[in-house]
Formats: sequence, C-alpha cells, structure tokens
Amino acid sequence: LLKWNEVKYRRKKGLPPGTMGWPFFGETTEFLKQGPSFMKNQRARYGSLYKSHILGCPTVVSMDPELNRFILMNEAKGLVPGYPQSMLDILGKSNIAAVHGPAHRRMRGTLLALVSPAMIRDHLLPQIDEFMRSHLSNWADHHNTVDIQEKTKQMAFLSSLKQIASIESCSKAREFMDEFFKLVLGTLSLPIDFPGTNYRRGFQARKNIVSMLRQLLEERRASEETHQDMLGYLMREDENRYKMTDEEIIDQIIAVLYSGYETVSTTTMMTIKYLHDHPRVLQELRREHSAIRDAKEPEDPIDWNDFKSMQFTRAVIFETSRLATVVNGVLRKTTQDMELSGFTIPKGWRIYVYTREINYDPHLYEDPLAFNPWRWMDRSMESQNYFLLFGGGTRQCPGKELGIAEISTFLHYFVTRYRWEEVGGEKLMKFPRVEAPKGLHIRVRSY
Ligand code: HEM
Repeated sequence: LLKWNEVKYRRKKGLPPGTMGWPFFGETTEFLKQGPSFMKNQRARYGSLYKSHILGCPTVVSMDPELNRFILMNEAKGLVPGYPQSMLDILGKSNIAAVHGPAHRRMRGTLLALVSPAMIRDHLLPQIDEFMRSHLSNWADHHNTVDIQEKTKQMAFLSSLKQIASIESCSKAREFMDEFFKLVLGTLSLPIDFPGTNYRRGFQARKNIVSMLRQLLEERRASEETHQDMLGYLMREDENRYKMTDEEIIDQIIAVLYSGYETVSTTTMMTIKYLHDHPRVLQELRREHSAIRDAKEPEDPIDWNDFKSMQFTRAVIFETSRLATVVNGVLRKTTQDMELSGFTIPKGWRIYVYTREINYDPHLYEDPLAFNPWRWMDRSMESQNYFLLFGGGTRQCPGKELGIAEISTFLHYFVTRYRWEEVGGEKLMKFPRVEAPKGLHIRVRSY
C-alpha cells in the first residue's frame, strides 16, 4: 500500500522530492503526531521544499523563507488560499478567504475601512476599553480561581461582537457565542456530513448565525436608526464605497469574528503564561501600564495616545506570538501547473507555507528559545522580510493593529488590577494548535 501512493505520483514529472505515505491518509498521522519534528526531519532529508500528502491533499511544504515570501506575494500568478473544504463551506462563499482577484480586493477594501487606524482611534478603542474594563472586573471576588483560557476565548469573541453589532454581554451574546464555538469546531473538522459530526454541527451553527444576522439586518432597516458599529458601516451605502449584498455583509462579519478569535485569544493566554514565568518582564510591563493609569482618573479610558505609547507591551505581544508560534503557517493552492524553485507543482496541489521554523532561526533571533521581549524594542524588527507572524503579501492580516489593541487593553486592566499565580501543572499543547486541553487555571488577587 505504501508503494502504491508513491507509484501513483511517480508518473508526474518534476515534482519536488519527498514521500507521499499511505493512500488517502498520506502522512497525516506523522504530521499531526510528530508535528514540527516531522517537518524538520523531512527538511533534513529532502531540502526546504518537499512533497507530502497531508489532510487529504497532495501538498508541497515550503520552509524556505525567501520562497515563502515569493508565494505570499504572487497570488496573481495562481497561488490562491488553499484552506480545507470544511472551512470554506462553513465560512461562506463570499468569505474573504474563499474569493480571489477583484472579488477579494473588494472584500478586503471594505474590511480595511472597518479597521483603519482612524476607526480604531475614534470608534473601536473606546468600545474595547469599555468591554475590557467590565470583562476584567471582580475576578478576585468570590471564587478567585479562573480559567484564563476560557476567559480569553470569551474576551476575543465578545469584544468583537460588541464592535460588530453593539451586542453586550447578555443572553443574546451568550446564544451567539454558543453557536459560534460550534462553528469554529466545524471548520477544523473533516467534511463528513453525518448526524453527530462536528462538521454537521458547525454547518448547522452557520445556518443559525446567518439567520440571527439576517434578523438583525432586517430590524435595523426597519428602525432606520444609524449605528456606530461595523454592521452600521457595512449597511450604510453612502459612506461605504462598495455596495455589498446581505450575503457579503454576513460573510464579512463571520470573517471578522473568525479570524480575530483564536489568534487573539491564544496570544493573550500565552502572554499571561510567559509573564507568569518571567517576573522581570512582568515588572517592566506593569511599570508601563501603571505609569499610564497613574496619570489618569480611575474611570478614564485608554485612548489612542496611550495605546501608541505602549512600546513594551507591543514587544511582549510579538515575542509571545513568535515563541509560542500562534500561527504555524498559511495554506495556498495552485490554480494551474506552476514552476517553483525549478520543480513543477501540479494544478490543485496544496502549498503549506510553513513559517514556524523562521521563529526559531538563530541567525534571525539571537538565543531564539529565550523569551526576550526587549529584542523587539528595535522597531525595525517588525518590518523585516522574514517577519511573517501576521502573514505577508496580498493577504497580510488586516486586523493586526486591532488585535494588538485588544490584547494591550486586556493586559492593561489585567496587570494594573491583579496579581496571579498558576494553580499549576496544566498541560499546554503547541501543535497543531496552541491550547490547554484542560484549561489554564490561575488564582487571582487584587493588585
Ligand atoms: C494577534 C492576532 C492576529 C494574528 C496573529 C493574525 C494572523 C493572521 C495571518 C497569519 C493571516 C494571513 C492568512 C493567510 O495568508 O492566509 C491573517 C489574515 C487575516 N486576518 Fe488576522 N491575525 C490576528 C488578528 C486578526 C483580527 C483581530 C482580525 C479582525 C479583523 C483579523 C482578520 C484577518 C483577516 C480577515 C485575514 C484575511 C485577509 C485576506 O485574506 O485578505 N486578524 N491574520
């Protein structure tokens, strides 16, 4: 059987070296179980561009920093996003990750307008501040042990929901959140449409979310009130350069919720983990935030100038993102046969732009396994070619500053209000996704 898959692909000329594993399963098990070490072993054997068969598709893995950059910059040559079918089905046909060319430019244009620096300054940051202030209150009361994984997940979702539709933490938000968590599980599953599968549940959750959003659109049209939130901007036809259909508006909202959810929540959770383990960093971070708070009245919000002054906080967030590798890489697929580094990649193959190892390259980051936020105080680090924590090229993360603003505001209220210690011994997984299977519990006291 092992030979069969090798033989099947041997007829194709000019493929990169590598092994294809079992029919259908390919090397998925090795990939998921051994993760980064499987990738490094294959690189040692075959070089930094090699073929494999993972997650149901023939795949070329690229671990070469320059080639990775080239792939991200050249979507127009036929290197489009290659996310799994389950994800595309559940996130919708108009979702930004599902569209290319002019349709992508349109969806991206409307999104960039929603999260521009001026929008963050004038509308989003005040909402974020109000949300974090309330989300982070009373943690040290009654039962003072909290699961920080749970809290950061709720934070990422509920904070977006407030920015999108001004929905506050009430029963409506809860209902929405339960459906959204099912949707997320569905996007990470095999597309098997059978009762009881995560895929079926995720697809059902999409339907429920779509009908909730549709109802909201109708209510707003009927009331003729204007709203200062993302939905309000997407619906307003004069200010909104592009006219969007209701389907596009709904898929855009699902994209904002989905893209900013796991990235923001796991980065925040890991920041708290690293701060706990590195008291000197915590001390410096607290100094930054105490200085901001001491110059204000207790009820004054964090404003744009405060956010811009949080240099060390920004450094802590980048260092966390690097060391924990919140995003291992991004997926592309070829729309035609294509030559890359002298090899021929057939049409329809996946390309895994694997960026994880860049984060631990000692030529790029001195003493790469140390948690050292100070390395980012040199702001030019952020504009290096190999800086791919937020992707690169035509699909570079449009929510970067918004995500950093959310995490920074969360940290502001967290470190100025509380001290904490870990309850201890809980396992953290780093691959294929960063997560704490049993939660990450901390004991909180007032600061
Ligand atoms: C720390 C937080 C975040 C990290 C590490 C992160 C990372 C990334 C990465 C690596 C990509 C590239 C994906 C690709 O090339 O296929 C991306 C794209 C994207 N991100 Fe983020 N992201 C973060 C926060 C956010 C937030 C808060 C939003 C909310 C607006 C967001 C919205 C998006 C969208 C819509 C795309 C797709 C862009 C496109 O296809 O043109 N992200 N992000």
